[in-house]
Amino acid sequence: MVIVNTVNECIAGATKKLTSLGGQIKDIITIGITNQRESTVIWDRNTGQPLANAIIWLDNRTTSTVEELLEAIPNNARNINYLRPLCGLPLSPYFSGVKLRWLRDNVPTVKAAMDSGVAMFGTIDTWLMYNLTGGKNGGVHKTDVTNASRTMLMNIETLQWDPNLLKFFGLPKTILPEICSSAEFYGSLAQGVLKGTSITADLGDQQAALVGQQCLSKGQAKATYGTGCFLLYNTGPSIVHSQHGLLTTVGYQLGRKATPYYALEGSVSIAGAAFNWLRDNIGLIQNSGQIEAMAATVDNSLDVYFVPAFNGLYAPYWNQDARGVICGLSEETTSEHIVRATLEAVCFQVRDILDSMHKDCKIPLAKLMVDGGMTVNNLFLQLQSDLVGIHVLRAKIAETTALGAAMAAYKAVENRYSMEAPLSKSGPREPVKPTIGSTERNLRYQKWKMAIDRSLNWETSTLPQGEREAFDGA
Ligand SMILES: Nc1ncnc2c1ncn2[C@@H]1O[C@H](COP(=O)(O)OP(=O)(O)O)[C@@H](O)[C@H]1O
Ligand SMILES: O=P(O)(O)OC[C@H](O)CO
Repeated sequence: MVIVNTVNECIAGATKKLTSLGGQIKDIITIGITNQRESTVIWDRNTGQPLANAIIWLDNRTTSTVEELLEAIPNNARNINYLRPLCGLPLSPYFSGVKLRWLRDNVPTVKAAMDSGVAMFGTIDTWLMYNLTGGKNGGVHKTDVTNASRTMLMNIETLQWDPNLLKFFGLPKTILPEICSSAEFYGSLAQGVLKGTSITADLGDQQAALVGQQCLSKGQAKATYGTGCFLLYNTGPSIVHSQHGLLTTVGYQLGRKATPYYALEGSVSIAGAAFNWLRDNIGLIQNSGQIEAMAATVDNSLDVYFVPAFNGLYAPYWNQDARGVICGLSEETTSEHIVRATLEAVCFQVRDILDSMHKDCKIPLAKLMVDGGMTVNNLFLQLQSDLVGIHVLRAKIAETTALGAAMAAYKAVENRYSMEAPLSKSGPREPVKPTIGSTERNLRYQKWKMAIDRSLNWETSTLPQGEREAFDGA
């Protein structure tokens, strides 16, 4: 309900601003939704009220559920990639199917509502759309192919809910929304200042950024650096099953009859969130405006490496038992070195993913389009270019995610609109180019890999038998 209220406040604020700038409400032709993906909501179709708090994508409470699901895999295989051929995803606490199974197993009212057929499930797009279009009084229950591709419940080829996946997770089909394309008529707003305005796009935020960056051809890629970092590589109409730890996901389908485009995705759970941690938990910085200046006061990170694996590591490792480590501290290490190492941590994680993409797609990327909150930081873009050895191009329109949803929404009402047409504020971007050589780059990357080794499986590592007994005895 907090999420719905926030969106209603946002609509009220944005429309007020529009009119104060001389625009008119009737100029709003249509609305596109873009949302944080995987976060899971379950509610009662009779009351329209949630049956539990939403479980957000980063939430790790489902780790034990993954363990139980691994146990259920035939032949004791415990293979996290068991469902990949069907849904393109590894078993991980990250995805909605696992969160739903946790809710069913741990919240009795959810189980009862699932059994009696009154439960409705949605990712955040579905929950918002349901409420905006009337809630229990006729609100629509729909999602799009990009969001559905993050649930582990949709078949990546048929783009329909898959009975085998539902059976594996022990979930009833009655809870699921209708899967639609990313650009079509979903419903109209039931109340408020935009009452009657249609909703004609729905895309997960990372896919919307892919569209907003106009990465609409096979071989184009973008990285969005916010809380996490998500690199999507457009593979065109073909489904590429990664052999190197990436996800296969739907990129977009711009219309009911349009060809679905797929993407390989590298997901990093902690990017900008590492700075929130430095600020809120450690007190090393007071605000994000300081980050660039602090990191620039030192020439390098003085061999400090920070792996911010707070909730395990996502792509390409998929190690839910990894935990954060800071390696290479010495008497000379200062706050500035740690801040710089935090920026570099994001860059190295992107290199991990680009190396996997290269192996899966064979063609190395020549340039990387970037957007998201962290990309205001010029030093960060230089470090990213240096540590990967790639040209980095920052989006001219900062809110690429919202832009992608708006473009898709307009495409649904004006079929002649060309998504590839130059946007008025775009124009050529100045690339940030590498300033260090490959020897230095590769040496630094090897050290990063050593830090990764120290972080992997931390949660499950145990002391050697003799030492454990001595420890227990003490
Ligand atoms: N100058 C900066 N340098 C590095 N990180 C930054 C800077 N400014 C903001 N951030 C990080 O960017 C993130 C916010 O970006 P945003 O795209 O709004 O994220 P989200 O969409 O996930 O909320 C925060 O985690 C913040 O720490
Ligand atoms: O904006 P972020 O970084 O919180 O991204 C959320 C993603 O959709 C999670 O998959």
